Amino acid sequence: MPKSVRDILSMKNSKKITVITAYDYTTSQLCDKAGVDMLLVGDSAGMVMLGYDNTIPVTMDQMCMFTEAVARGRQNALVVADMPFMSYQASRSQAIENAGRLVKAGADAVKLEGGTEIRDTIHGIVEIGIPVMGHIGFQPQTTTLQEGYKVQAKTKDSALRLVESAKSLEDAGAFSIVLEMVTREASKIISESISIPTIGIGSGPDCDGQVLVVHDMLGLYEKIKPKFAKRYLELSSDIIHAVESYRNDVVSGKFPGTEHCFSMDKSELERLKKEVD
Ligand SMILES: Nc1nc(=O)c2c([nH]1)NC[C@@H]1CN(c3ccc(C(=O)N[C@@H](CCC(=O)O)C(=O)O)cc3)CN21
Ligand SMILES: CC(C)C(=O)C(=O)O
Repeated sequence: MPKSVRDILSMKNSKKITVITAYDYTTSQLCDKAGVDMLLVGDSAGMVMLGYDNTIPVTMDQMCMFTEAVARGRQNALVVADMPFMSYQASRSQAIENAGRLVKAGADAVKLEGGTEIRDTIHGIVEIGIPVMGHIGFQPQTTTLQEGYKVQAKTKDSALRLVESAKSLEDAGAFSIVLEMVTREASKIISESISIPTIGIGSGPDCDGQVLVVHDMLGLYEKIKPKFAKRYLELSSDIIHAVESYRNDVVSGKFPGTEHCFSMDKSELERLKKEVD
């Protein structure tokens, strides 16, 4: 049985929550085996899997395909799927319909970027029985357009606005909230102000859990290297070296070796040669 939303809620104040993104079956399986609590099918997939410059072009069809693959790979983790830009902003019914599509694709919950202004949308989705994760602080779907990548809640007023947003998302029925690039001091205050878990990315150690993009922590994605994304491996250089070795082996004739070949019986080969001659 996979983890439930109730399991995640009960971890607040007792155990730190580990979240990692995944977009495909194989990565989902590996991260699930490693024991993470939640797999986030983030719209960062548009950047790391599809090569967009930001998350804005990502579509519902793409998110459904990634979500299906991740759901097939998981055994224990809760699967949360991002609602992409403009899949929930137009109307409450649009939001509910698209949240439902992600659940049919295999998500246990959906994530939406936004604060107080989307509380009714969140309430609408939660009311029909789909768990919602909030996402405040740096919001890549909109902040990117306005001011670029920037740390949030550096001042008293901006921090206070985030505390208010967090409270209204909790009131609307969200089961957890991602805090992206929020100053560590503000994150601590937000986390202490609500009774649902906060999941931080670039928001310091006082969040109730942490999330990282899997391509960042494995050292696979080179285009941006956020300060907060600790690299546990440098897989991109390992991969380049491996493919170079393969190429050299093909060019020199070292690959494939006997152990990589399939053979005919000698007698069968003799009969073949006679007939060809
Ligand atoms: N691969 C990847 N990792 C992420 O963490 C991530 C995505 N993609 N896509 C969606 C958002 C966008 N995010 C980003 C993107 C860039 C920076 C960045 O350039 N940060 C700089 C400057 C921060 C500042 O203003 O001081 C840094 O040094 O961290 C941070 C977060 C986080 N998310
Ligand atoms: C950075 C995380 C929280 C996210 O929203 C994503 O992966 O899209």
